[in-house]
Amino acid sequence: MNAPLAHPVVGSTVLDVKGLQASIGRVPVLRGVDLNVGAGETVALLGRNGVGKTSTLRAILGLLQRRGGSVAFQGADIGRLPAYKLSGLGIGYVPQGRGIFPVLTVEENLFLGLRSAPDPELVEDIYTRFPRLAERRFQAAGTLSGGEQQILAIGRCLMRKPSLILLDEPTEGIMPKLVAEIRREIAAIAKRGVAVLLVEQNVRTALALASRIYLMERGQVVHEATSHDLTTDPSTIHRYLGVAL
Ligand SMILES: Nc1ncnc2c1ncn2[C@@H]1O[C@H](COP(=O)(O)OP(=O)(O)OP(=O)(O)O)[C@@H](O)[C@H]1O
Repeated sequence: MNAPLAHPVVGSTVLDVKGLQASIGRVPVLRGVDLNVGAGETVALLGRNGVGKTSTLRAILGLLQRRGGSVAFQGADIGRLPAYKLSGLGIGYVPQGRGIFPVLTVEENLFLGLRSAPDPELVEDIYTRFPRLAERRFQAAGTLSGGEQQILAIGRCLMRKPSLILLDEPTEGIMPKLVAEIRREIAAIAKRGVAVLLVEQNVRTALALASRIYLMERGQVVHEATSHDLTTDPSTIHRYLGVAL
């Protein structure tokens, strides 16, 4: 497993979000979100339903209209760039619900939207990592299970060699056997130096994968902590999320 998926620059900030505001219609959904992700770091956004986690990812990508604040990627302001340009810069996005086209084959989904011929080494690497995708490469993606579709969506994102991936609830609605596999894959991606901003409902998954956690309430980050601190003092998780660890 040594295909080059990214070129880590240890210690530098990959994503820097300051005071991000956004509305849906007239309703403000983000009221000044501040967060950052370092190169090769996995950071998770946690919060109760409807606090604005998905909206944060969408606003970073420009899929939700920003009303204020700034978004910098590798030190450059991307606030005015249209969403479709971001993939070329090295920002990958795996949306909630995965965005898989069920009537296209697994391989067609994997190669979808690439601007140049797929890198054969990378294709080989992805099929080696995910043998289930290799076995079904010419099968309609709609025949895959939810977990396999999630893995396909992650694979498609990796085809573009991102240095940052925004992952929205990758384990939602996935059977437990595949949750472990998806967790392993996210950890493997991070190990290769790709930065990950993860939105998760599953607190244990978030704590296992991320080194830092941002807790959101009502469209803002209200608390930041290391996973280690949250694990050793679960009262913070209980206070913000209402769940016991
Ligand atoms: N299309 C929409 N129209 C109107 N309001 C919306 C729309 N999408 C989201 N919202 C509202 O925006 C707020 C933030 O939603 P968002 O999906 O970002 O939250 P979330 O933290 O990701 O929640 P969840 O975990 O339920 O996905 C919520 O109050 C939600 O009801």
